Amino acid sequence: MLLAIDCGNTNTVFSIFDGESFIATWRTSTEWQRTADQYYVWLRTLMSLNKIDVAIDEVIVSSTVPRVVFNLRVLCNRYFDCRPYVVGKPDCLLPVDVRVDSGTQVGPDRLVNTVGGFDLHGPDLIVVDFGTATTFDVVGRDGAYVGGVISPGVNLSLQALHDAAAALPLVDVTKPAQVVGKNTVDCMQSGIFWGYVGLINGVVERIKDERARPMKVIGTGGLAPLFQQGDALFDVFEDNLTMHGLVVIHRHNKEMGN
Ligand SMILES: Nc1ncnc2c1ncn2[C@@H]1O[C@H](COP(=O)(O)OP(=O)(O)O)[C@@H](O)[C@H]1O
Ligand SMILES: CC(C)(COP(=O)(O)O)[C@@H](O)C(=O)NCCC(=O)O
Ligand SMILES: [K+]
Repeated sequence: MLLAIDCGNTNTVFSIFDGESFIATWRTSTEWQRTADQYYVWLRTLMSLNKIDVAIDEVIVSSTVPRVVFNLRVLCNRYFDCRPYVVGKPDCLLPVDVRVDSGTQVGPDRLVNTVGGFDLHGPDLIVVDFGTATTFDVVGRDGAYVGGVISPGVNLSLQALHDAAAALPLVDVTKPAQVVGKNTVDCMQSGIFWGYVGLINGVVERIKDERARPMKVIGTGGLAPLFQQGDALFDVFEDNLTMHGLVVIHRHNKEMGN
């Protein structure tokens, strides 16, 4: 059975795929010091709590944090008796072209999102992912990855405001009742919420103008549904896009005999 691992700068998600659907998904914080033994104990515990008794014999990894890959490889070797496919490494094939400046290392999560998006929705897409960073990634007319946009993440912006200004508290992201706030928290929430709505609308419109063709916009990541309340920012929300992309890439490697 396949274990798909999506390691972001903040959180790492593990999902077990039975060939048709994901039968379990668990999330832990990303810490590069975590050892293979620690991952395994954590996974085994969750599997037995959820009465999931399957043998994992294949693993695919996307990691935006290069240092965690070593321990994930040890996990696969020691406990699952396999070599993982690691997206972005030369021995992991991608089903689409990547058209960027030579020497550029596109974040594997960004590539995986576009592969997942293309599989579900076809060409001409903009995928917006609300992770540690807020990323926009573009799928061209033939399904290729053709580039994107990287902006600071929502929580990162809130943290930066708090860190830099003595009188600004750390606040949660919510949709404020009004644009004009009458207290510090409301003012900050408005700035973040409507600021990001503006950012997303503005960047999406400019990408569409630049590419001069209709494009479908896909939102993904935990905060996407919240921002969808601002305006109709996305045509579709995909809860599980990175995991879906990992499954597609795994299937492609198997089909190519890799
Ligand atoms: N449903 C949610 N509600 C509020 N905050 C969220 C939610 N999902 C993720 N976040 C926050 O968004 C940020 C990015 O999360 P995540 O998508 O896990 O990032 P990454 O993939 O970069 O690790 C984190 O600060 C996380 O706490
Ligand atoms: C842009 C990112 C930081 C986003 O990471 P995330 O928010 O998923 O943790 C990551 O994809 C990354 O480190 N990219 C490398 C540079 C690039 O994509 O061009
Ligand atoms: K991510």
